[in-house]
Amino acid sequence: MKYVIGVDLGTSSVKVLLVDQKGMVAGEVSKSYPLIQEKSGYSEQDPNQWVEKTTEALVELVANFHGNPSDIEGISFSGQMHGLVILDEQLQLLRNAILWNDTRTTEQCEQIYHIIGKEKLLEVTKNVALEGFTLPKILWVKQYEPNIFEKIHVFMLPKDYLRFRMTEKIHMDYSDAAGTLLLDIAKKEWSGELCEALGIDPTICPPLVESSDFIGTLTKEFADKTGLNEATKVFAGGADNACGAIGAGILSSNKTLCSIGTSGVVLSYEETKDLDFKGKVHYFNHAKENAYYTMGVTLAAGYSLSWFKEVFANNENFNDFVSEIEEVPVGSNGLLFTPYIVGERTPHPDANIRGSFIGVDSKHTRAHFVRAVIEGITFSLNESIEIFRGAGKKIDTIISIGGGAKNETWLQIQADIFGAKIMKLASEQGPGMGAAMLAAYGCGWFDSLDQCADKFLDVVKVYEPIPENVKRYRELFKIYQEVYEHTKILNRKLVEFRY
Ligand SMILES: Nc1ncnc2c1ncn2[C@@H]1O[C@H](COP(=O)(O)OP(=O)(O)O)[C@@H](O)[C@H]1O
Ligand SMILES: O=C(CO)[C@@H](O)[C@H](O)COP(=O)(O)O
Repeated sequence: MKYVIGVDLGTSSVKVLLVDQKGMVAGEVSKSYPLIQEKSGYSEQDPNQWVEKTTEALVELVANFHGNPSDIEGISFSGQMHGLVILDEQLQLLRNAILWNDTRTTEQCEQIYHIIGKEKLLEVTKNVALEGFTLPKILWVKQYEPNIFEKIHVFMLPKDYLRFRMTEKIHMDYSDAAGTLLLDIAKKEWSGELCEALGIDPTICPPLVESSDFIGTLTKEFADKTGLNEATKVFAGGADNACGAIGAGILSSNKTLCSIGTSGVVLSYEETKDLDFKGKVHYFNHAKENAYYTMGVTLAAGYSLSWFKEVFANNENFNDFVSEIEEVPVGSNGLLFTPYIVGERTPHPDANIRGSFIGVDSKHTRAHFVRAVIEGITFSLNESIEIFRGAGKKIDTIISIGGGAKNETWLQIQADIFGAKIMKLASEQGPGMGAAMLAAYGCGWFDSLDQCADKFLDVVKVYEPIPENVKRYRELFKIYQEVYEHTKILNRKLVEFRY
């Protein structure tokens, strides 16, 4: 039996998945690392930690593997998107990575509009300027850390840096490059025009490849450290949401994905590069060749829940903590939560907004708060579903992946709030599975990713919407939607009190 490894470099942890030729998960190890949050709105990580923790995870995976490491034929990656990693001429890190959920760059987003213009930006990149994307982060370094900016030899995204440390090769795939706001999405090339207008040397942009492209093999040093074979083939990999889509079989039109990790995403497959959503949702190259996807993003989805747990139930087991919600009725007895704890993207691109609990009552217990957090996250994702439905998409079945898909009650809440069937797959590790599938396809096990998905993916349970819950949630969703407008001004006034 042959195997491949999918490495999912997430925001909360790295997950490595060993998958055999039948698509069965033969081993799984996860290692977490922290966020570095020096100020409100800042979010960084030390890229050395990604390498260290991935190495530890692979050592454990190989040690528990009963076969021969030379049977592990290929490895590929899925990575948290947009994070800026910069290296000097000696290929040494110049600073910590500035992550996708770091919102310090509102000023740089305004500069982009001022210099490029919103229409031109949409024409080239298909996206609007959001704080989380990579380009505003490069401009922030240019403005506030000019000594570092002038030393930049190359910039990368998180999984590209990890792959570089494993292979000594530098590349970026189209699906991740699309999230930098420097890629001409339709032409699949770096936009020299944007670089020139914004004073960025285009040579700092790495060579572009397809997600399933063969990059090389592991360095001897990395192979020796982990116990993997030096001849293991390395394939480029993709953005975590593109890989999540592959790992959930979102490989043709009319398929929708809901992914609840640190962020939350509603994603829809697109065949063409010329649809016009006017920047309301993100529009990126897929990790499947010459395909695209659109998506709406909730910045703090799983993160809202883990934040609440960390503050109010730090020492409890996650499953026990979440299981309390089963006893609380639909609507949490009138308690509403908006998950804007680090700002928001879809449908409110607003770095200053913050979360609220509305309707706190002396009868509420902690369990009501936990359920309200989960319902609020799901309402926020429903805003993206409404945008897609408003654009004429039929959404009646959704595949749900990510940490949030571990809880059965939450999956039922998704069915009831989205008013759609929710499919649960055998593994909720969509991005890691997608990465493994890119390696399996790259190794030549299948003629296409679609063929691989047919063999590897298995729906294990379907959650049907319960009509009376759907009705109740519809009423509550309307009230939920009002909270943003009512709290926007208050949050602007609070900005000066945050540090
Ligand atoms: N048992 C659980 N039930 C529901 N949600 C969970 C559970 N365990 C973890 N989560 C949620 O999953 C999130 C992490 O999901 P994951 O897909 O691993 O994220 P990432 O890829 O961003 O690291 C956490 O923020 C947490 O809220
Ligand atoms: O910023 C985005 C997508 O645009 C996020 O979805 C990141 O890609 C991080 O993903 P997770 O760690 O939550 O999976």
